[in-house]
Amino acid sequence: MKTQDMDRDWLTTARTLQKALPYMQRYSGAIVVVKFGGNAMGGVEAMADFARDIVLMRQVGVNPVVVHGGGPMINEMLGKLGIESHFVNGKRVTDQATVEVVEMVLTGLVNKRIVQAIMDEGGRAVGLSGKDDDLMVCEADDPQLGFVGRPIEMNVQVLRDLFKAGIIPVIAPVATGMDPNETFNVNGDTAAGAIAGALKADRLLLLTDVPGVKDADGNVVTQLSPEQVRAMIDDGTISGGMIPKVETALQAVEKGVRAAVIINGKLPNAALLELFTEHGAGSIIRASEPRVPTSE
Ligand SMILES: Nc1ncnc2c1ncn2[C@@H]1O[C@H](COP(=O)(O)OP(=O)(O)O)[C@@H](O)[C@H]1O
Ligand SMILES: CC(=O)N[C@@H](CCC(=O)OP(=O)(O)O)C(=O)O
Repeated sequence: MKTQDMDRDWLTTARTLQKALPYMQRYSGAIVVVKFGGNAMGGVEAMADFARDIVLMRQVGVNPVVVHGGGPMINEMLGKLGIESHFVNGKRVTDQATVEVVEMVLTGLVNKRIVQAIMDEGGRAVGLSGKDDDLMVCEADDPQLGFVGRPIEMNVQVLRDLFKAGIIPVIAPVATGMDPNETFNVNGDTAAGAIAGALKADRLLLLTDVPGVKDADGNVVTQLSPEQVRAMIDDGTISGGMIPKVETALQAVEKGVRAAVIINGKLPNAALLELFTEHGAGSIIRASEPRVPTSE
């Protein structure tokens, strides 16, 4: 590279940092809940990239909370064990044998992989599930789904304690019930929404493997009202795993989360693009807030 080109490169970096200033100021002290879906996780490099974004958020004063999924990893383990499983409206029908595998895979393998990736990037992370400190207490969502939980009580003080210590919480969507020894499998999106709602988070970012919510022609809809979302579920434009995602986004906004955004976690730096640039990304569902902070 010529010296002149190199200078131009560094100048661009400096300019980019400067442009991010109003966004960094806006999100300083903010709580941002990031749902990291199993389909968005990809390989080692994608995981490291995600972890770097989360550490950077923390570095500039944001309080990130990671809530993860791991559906594909659960499928793989169930396959190895010869346990069949199927989904109803994006939620896994969960019997006793399945819930044990879900807990092992999510709170063990997946949770620790994310914690390790954040530590490797120089952050501090602690992994927990909905069972820890009774963070998320559930009841059965629907009898036909078995041990699938619907959060009914949230105790988020432990998360605030971790924020104070500069520690990033990484949460597996497995929860306790009202009865002793009860374990529930919670859809990752549902768990992220419940946690964001209880914390009254500034943003809920739902990272998945598509660039946003698509209309019937396959185009991403950048802004969605609750009415539009409901109509798209009713006419089948939104289906499968996208249903719990948009329902979560709606409920979170109703509970006081300022905005929920569905973005492509496979896109490098997706979360940074959404939080710290004018560009934004994906589909945003919100109460009543303009997207660009400089126009506020
Ligand atoms: N209208 C829609 N727009 C975008 N994706 C949709 C839509 N309807 C259904 N989907 C499906 O939802 C999937 C995302 O949900 P899911 O597989 O559960 O993701 P994750 O594992 O990230 O939580 C997409 O890959 C897509 O196949
Ligand atoms: C009840 C239910 O469906 N739980 C999910 C939990 C994991 C999850 O949500 O993973 P993704 O975000 O990768 O889809 C499951 O068993 O697959």
